[in-house]
Amino acid sequence: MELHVLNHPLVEHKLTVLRDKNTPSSTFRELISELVMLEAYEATRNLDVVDKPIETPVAPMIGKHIAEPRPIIVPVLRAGLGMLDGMTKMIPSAEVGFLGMKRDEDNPTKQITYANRLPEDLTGRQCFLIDPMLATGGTLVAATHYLAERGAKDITAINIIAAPEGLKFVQEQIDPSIAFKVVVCAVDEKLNDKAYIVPGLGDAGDRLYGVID
Ligand SMILES: O=P(O)(O)OC[C@H]1O[C@H](OP(=O)(O)OP(=O)(O)O)[C@H](O)[C@@H]1O
Ligand SMILES: O=c1cc[nH]c(=O)[nH]1
Ligand SMILES: [Mg+2]
Repeated sequence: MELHVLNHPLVEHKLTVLRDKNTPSSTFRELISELVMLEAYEATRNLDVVDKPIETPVAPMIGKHIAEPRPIIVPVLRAGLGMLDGMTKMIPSAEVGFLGMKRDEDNPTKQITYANRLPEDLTGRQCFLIDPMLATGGTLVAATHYLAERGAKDITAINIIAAPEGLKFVQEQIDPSIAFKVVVCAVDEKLNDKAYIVPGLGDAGDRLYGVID
C-alpha cells in the first residue's frame, strides 16, 4: 500500500476551517470540494494517458489524452458524495459508480451495504474510491473488496482524514496483488471509544447533509 499525505499550507488552512465545529454546512461542502481537487492532483499522478496528435494555431504536436477505458470514480454514500463534484471537475471524462455503505454505529467495524450501481466488469479500469473519513478502515476494506471482486486491480482511495488504526487495518487486509494507493490530507492522532477520529471533524455525512438517525 502506498500512502500519500498532502503536506501543504493551503491544505492545512482549509482543513482547519473544515474541522471547526462552528463551520456551517455550506462552507463545509465547499471546502470538501476544494480539498478533493487538491488531492486529485496527487491521486492521478499515474493516470493512464495516450498520445494524441493535435494542431495548435502554430504547429502540429503530439499531446496526451486520458486513455480508454475511462477511469471510474466511486463515491461511498453518503459522505463520499460531497467529494464527487470536485473529482468530476478534475476528470470530466471519468465514469461514476455508486456504493452505499453505512457503519453499524453499535458495532463500527461492521458495515451495511445498502446500494450499488457499478459496472459488473472493472477489469483494466483505474478506480478512485472517494470518502472523507478512514476511521477503523472497515468501510474502505469492504469497498475495495467490492471493486476487486469485479476485477479491479488498480485502486486509489482518496480520503480527507485517516486514523492510524484504520491505515494499519487497511494495509493488513488489502490483497498485495492490487495496486493500491491511499491519498489523505491528514493522518490524525487516534480513534475514540466510539471509533470516531480524534481530533477529526465529527461525522462527515451529518456535517454535509444533516443528522438523519
Ligand atoms: O473507517 P470506518 O470506521 O468504516 O468509518 C468510515 C466511514 O464512516 C462514515 O460513513 P457513515 O457510516 O457515517 O455513513 P454516512 O456517510 O451515511 O454518514 C465515512 O464516510 C466512512 O464511510
Ligand atoms: O470520525 C469519523 C468516523 C467515522 N465517520 C465519520 O464521519 N467520522
Ligand atoms: Mg456518517
